[in-house]
Amino acid sequence: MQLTNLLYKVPLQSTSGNMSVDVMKLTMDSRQAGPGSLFAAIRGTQTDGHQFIDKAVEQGVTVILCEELPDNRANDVTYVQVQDTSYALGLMAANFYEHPSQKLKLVGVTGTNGKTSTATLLFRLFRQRGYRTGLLSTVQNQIDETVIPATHTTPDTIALNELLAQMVQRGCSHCFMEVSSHAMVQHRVVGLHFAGGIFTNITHDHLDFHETFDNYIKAKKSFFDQLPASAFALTNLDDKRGLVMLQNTAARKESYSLQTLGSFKGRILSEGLFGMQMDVDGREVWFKLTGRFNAYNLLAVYGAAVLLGEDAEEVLTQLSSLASPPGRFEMVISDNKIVGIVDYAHTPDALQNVLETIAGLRQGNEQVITVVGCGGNRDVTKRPIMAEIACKFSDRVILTSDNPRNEDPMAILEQMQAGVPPIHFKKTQTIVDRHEAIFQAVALAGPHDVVLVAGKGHETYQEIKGVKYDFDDRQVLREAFQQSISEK
Ligand SMILES: CC(=O)N[C@H]1[C@@H](OP(=O)(O)OP(=O)(O)OC[C@H]2O[C@@H](n3ccc(=O)[nH]c3=O)[C@H](O)[C@@H]2O)O[C@H](CO)[C@@H](O)[C@@H]1O[C@H](C)C(=O)N[C@@H](C)C(=O)N[C@H](CCC(=O)O)C(=O)O
Repeated sequence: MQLTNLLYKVPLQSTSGNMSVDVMKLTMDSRQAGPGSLFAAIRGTQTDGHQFIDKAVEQGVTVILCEELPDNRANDVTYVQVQDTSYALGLMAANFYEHPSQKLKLVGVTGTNGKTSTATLLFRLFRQRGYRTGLLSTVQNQIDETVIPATHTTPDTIALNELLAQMVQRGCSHCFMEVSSHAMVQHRVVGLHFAGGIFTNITHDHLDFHETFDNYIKAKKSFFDQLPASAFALTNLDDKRGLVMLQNTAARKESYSLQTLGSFKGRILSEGLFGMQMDVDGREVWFKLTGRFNAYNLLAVYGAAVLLGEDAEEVLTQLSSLASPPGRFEMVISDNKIVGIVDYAHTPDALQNVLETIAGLRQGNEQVITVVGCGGNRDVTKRPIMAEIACKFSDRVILTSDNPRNEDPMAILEQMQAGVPPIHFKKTQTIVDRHEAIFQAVALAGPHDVVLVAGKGHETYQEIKGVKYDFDDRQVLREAFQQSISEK
């Protein structure tokens, strides 16, 4: 695409060189830059892309997009100076791929918890309704039946537009995507045209990146601030910040609630481990999915589908049979009725939510046995808190490894142990090896007991010192169940 076309609607500070050159590729990584490509110099969290401009020029790059012009400029390279490279790149990526987001109905889901489930359920629902559909999520990206591994919750702006363009090419009419707060700060969705936005909830998370809770809220809110008037903005009224999200949006304001009157209203009538009965806008429906958090997810999905023009009755019937997305309260049941639950809960808040959900769903005196760990090279403050929460809501707890990365796994576990109140010492064990920990949990369980394996969810690896070893909690649970049955 000719550079002048690529720069359509991009606010420029200065340019030098030939503006009619053809750009064949956009990249923000000098290592990927070469003849015909445009290298965007981005100030990152680890380093400054401006440092790699010379390297990109050496590799024959055609255009440099930057905030600060280098002192020595090559004669045969075009330089484009902008105030904010990430922002400009967002607009340019949309131009480069010819605005794929305008050619399908794109719905973004943001919030601390529930993004993956909501986006995935919408994706499954629309596929079931016969639409060719795309999904961009933490677990995986998908274009109809084709799965593309995901590296981020929200891909970078170039990858994102490329994926949307592929969806358009494959005839997709809808795409459901997660929009992370990191994506908002880094302008990954700038230039996209959304048909709708959904807010799930917000709790303290990612403060290592955003520094304050206020910044985190602002990042989420900025998604709704940029929605067009033609879009809907669907918010959870039961979250304290639900209404804040809609304050400055130009989009049509819509809401859902389990507690008060919203555009879409639900009520849980009865719930158990294997399903729940809800009243949704006056219709009684049985859902295979269960738990209060799923009631919110289902209500958001139902609301969004209706706002996209789908028939309410049909949508509820189809939602009724949908199962959990991978690693989100995913059940693995043993032949002798031990209930294994694998959940991605890896923050104190998420762990408490899932344990409270289990407490609310169990019907008798079943034990709850929790296997949990904390990741290495990540937030250390949550380690004792996670252990304390696990103890508070479980009958037995096994502390174990969860992606120790470059840290000593035992040192992480000692920090977790520091949060175990003395009264709970007896019911807590520490087993470094996660495989062994899951086997031990199953050995402690009897029929109808619940074994919660928390933290990794859909992940299929255990990351130790830069190596990702195959590890799937669901698979290990199945093996443990088999062994326990053959031994009994
Ligand atoms: C903190 C963060 O968001 N980091 C993202 C960011 O990297 P960065 O800012 O650290 O980049 P950097 O390493 O400082 O480099 C700056 C620039 O120099 C360039 N560079 C670097 C080296 C070189 O030789 N040549 C070169 O050109 C880099 O390509 C980059 O453009 O930009 C990179 C390129 O897009 C991303 O891959 C990277 O995501 C990392 C892998 C990451 O872990 N991100 C997480 C935190 C993230 O985004 N998470 C959210 C989900 C959060 C949630 O809800 O759970 C997500 O949406 O996935």
